[in-house]
Amino acid sequence: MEKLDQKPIIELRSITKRYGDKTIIDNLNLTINDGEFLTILGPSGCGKTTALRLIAGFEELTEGSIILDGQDVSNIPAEQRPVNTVFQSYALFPHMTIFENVAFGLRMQKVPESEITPRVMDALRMVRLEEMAGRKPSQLSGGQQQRIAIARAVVNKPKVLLLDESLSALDYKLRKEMQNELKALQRQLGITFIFVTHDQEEALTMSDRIIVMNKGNIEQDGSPREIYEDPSNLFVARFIGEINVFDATVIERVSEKTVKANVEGRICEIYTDMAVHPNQKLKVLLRPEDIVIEELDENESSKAIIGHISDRTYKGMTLESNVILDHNQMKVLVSEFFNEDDPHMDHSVGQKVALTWHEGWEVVLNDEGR
Ligand SMILES: Nc1ncnc2c1ncn2[C@@H]1O[C@H](COP(=O)(O)OP(=O)(O)OP(=O)(O)O)[C@@H](O)[C@H]1O
Repeated sequence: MEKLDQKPIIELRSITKRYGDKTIIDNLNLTINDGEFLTILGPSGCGKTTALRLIAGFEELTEGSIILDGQDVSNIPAEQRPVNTVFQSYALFPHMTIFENVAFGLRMQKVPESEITPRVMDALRMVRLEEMAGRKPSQLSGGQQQRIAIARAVVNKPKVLLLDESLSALDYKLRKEMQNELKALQRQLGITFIFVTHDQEEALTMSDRIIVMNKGNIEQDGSPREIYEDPSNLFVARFIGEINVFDATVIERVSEKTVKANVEGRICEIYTDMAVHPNQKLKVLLRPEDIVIEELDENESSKAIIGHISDRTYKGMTLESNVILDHNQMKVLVSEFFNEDDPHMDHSVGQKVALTWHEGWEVVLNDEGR
């Protein structure tokens, strides 16, 4: 949903970071709005952490500038920037109580003693751990320690909170819980959160907006839904969840929005406004859950894409089937909501099937995957 007030809090203006002759971030431009939960998502080594460290001021820019709340902070040291970072390792001081850990930053800033207690207790209340104030970090669980690290980072009211793989050390269940808590906390505080992760599911769950990075460049900038349903290229499509990539050949344009094409042997209309010409090669992308599967008798013919089930997996809510296409042995993944009442759902291995999809649910890219 578009927010009414879109005030930029951070502007990365043509930033470049090089180590020696190795370019890590390449002329990157990005505006982050006040109050946004923005996730930088990308594979290991793509430059996410470097981007975050540049914003925090732990690394120096090679070129470009960083504007924070209207001020050029490119040459301002980390401790003077109105941002805080929560790392994957919580780095709490083991010998100090939880209260003292959270109070530490305020004491360093010489905040008057009378203000410290209410502010620390407020921050602890926010992460629902006020009753733990007197304990030492070792007496807390991993998830509780991570919440303390967050309380410590928000206690001095930064304009921006940077979170670097902050949930990666937690086990699956706790991680899920913390994802919800973190998002709720961000709403409550109204602070801009910039979250770095390589976990696409985490990014989709938590963010208002996702930046997908690859090799120091932005591949796509959009809402979780746009990134998932309308990936702008093959890299993003493959990085975010499972997707089937079908080869297609243009027959002719039918209307402004539709093109008649041969998709893996199926003559059908696909939705694209791309400029195309007959015989042009395209790629048609479909998520496993967007494919419709229908069982056929072995001697039955069909205008759909034809294949045979090679295996299937029961996933609780869904049934996942692999289909090997008859004409080129390509493996296609199909996911259906499980329906106990449908005798034709639990496809047996070797079953002949026809594959189609809901009109318009496909993503069409050119032959280069763009
Ligand atoms: N101080 C440094 N000197 C030289 N190269 C570096 C330095 N810091 C990072 N790099 C390189 O920069 C690239 C990007 O690193 P970065 O940590 O930003 O990636 P990332 O996307 O956060 O990956 P990960 O998820 O694995 O942390 C990597 O190839 C890394 O080796």
